[in-house]
Amino acid sequence: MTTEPPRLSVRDLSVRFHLSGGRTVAAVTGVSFDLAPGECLALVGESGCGKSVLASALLGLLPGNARTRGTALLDGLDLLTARESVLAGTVRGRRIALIPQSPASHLTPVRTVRSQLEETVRELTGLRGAGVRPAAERAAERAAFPADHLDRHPHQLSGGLAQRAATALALVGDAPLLIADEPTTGLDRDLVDRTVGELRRHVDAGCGLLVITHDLAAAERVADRVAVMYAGRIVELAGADDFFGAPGPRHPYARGLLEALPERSFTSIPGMPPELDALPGGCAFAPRCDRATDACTVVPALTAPPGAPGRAVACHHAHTRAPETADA
Ligand SMILES: Nc1ncnc2c1ncn2[C@@H]1O[C@H](COP(=O)(O)OP(=O)(O)OP(=O)(O)O)[C@@H](O)[C@H]1O
Repeated sequence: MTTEPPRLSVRDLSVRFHLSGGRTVAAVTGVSFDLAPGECLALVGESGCGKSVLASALLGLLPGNARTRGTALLDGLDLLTARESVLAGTVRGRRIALIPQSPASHLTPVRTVRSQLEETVRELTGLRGAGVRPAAERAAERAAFPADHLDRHPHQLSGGLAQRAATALALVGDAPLLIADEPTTGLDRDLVDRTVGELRRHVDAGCGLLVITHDLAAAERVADRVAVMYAGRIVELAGADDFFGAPGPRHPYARGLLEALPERSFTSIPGMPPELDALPGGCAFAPRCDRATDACTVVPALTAPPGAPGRAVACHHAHTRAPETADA
C-alpha cells in the first residue's frame, strides 16, 4: 500500500434521482473515501447498491434527474461541480479512464479495433500522422490485446478480447486514475485471472484504481483496500488483508457477503436489500441482521472501531473477533 497523499478524495457524496410523482431514489448516501496513487480500492456490494452510480458521479455522467451533494476532489478539482466542458475536455479519458461494465456495447460495432484506438489516440494525445499507429499499437500491447486482432471488428472478438480492447481504449490517455466497472463479469476463471493480473500491473505502475465489483474473489486478488456498500452507503472500509484474512469483516453484512462465497461457508444472507426509494429509517441492514436491536433505529456512523487502525465500520453491533471464534 502507498503512503502518498490521496489522488481522489471523496467526502460525503450523495446522489439522489428525482422521479415523476415526487419519488426520490437515494442511490448514494454520505460516501467518503480516499484513493492514493498506486493503490486499488475495491467497491463491493450486491447489485443495485449504488456502485455504478457512484462511478458515474465521479465521471460527470449522471442523467439530468440526478442531484449530487458533497465533494470529490481529483488532484484538487471538484468533479461534482466542474463544468461539463472541463470534464469532457480534461477529465474523462485523460485524468480518469473508465473500463466499462459491458465492453462489447462500449465499442463501435462498424469499425475495427485499430481504427477506434487510432481515433482515441488522436483525440486524447493530439498526436497526428506517423506517430498515431505505433501509439495505438502500444496501448493494445499494454492491455494484452493481440496485435494480429487489431484489424478485427468487435463482433469478431471473444468476450475476453472485447474486454481488452475496451481496456486498451481506456489506457490511451495515460490517465492516473482508472475506474473499472465489473471488469470480470461474464469472464471464465482463466480470463478473470488475466484481467485481474493486468489491472494489478497498472496499479503497480502508479495508477489509482477503483474497481467496482460483486466478485469478492477478484477483489481479494487485486485490491489493497475494500469498501463495502449497502443500500447506497459504505458500511465498512478495511485493508484487504484484514478483510479477507483475520480478523475479517466487522460489519454483519460484510461478513455475510464473504461467508456467501462457495469457498467459505456458502451461506447466503437471508432477505433482500431495501428499495432505494423506500429506505427504512435507521440502519438499512437491520431487517436482515441477526444482531439488530433498538439501537439500530438510528443510522450508525462510519467510525473506526477501537484497536482497528485503518478500518471504519458503520454498525452499532460490529463483530470484534476473527470469524472462527466470533460470537453468534
Ligand atoms: N437514472 C436513474 N433514475 C432512477 N434510478 C436510478 C437511475 N440510475 C440508477 N438508478 C438506481 O440507483 C440504484 C443504484 O444503481 P447502481 O447501478 O449504481 O447499482 P450497482 O450497485 O452498480 O448495481 P449493478 O451491479 O447491478 O450495476 C438502483 O436502485 C438503480 O435502480
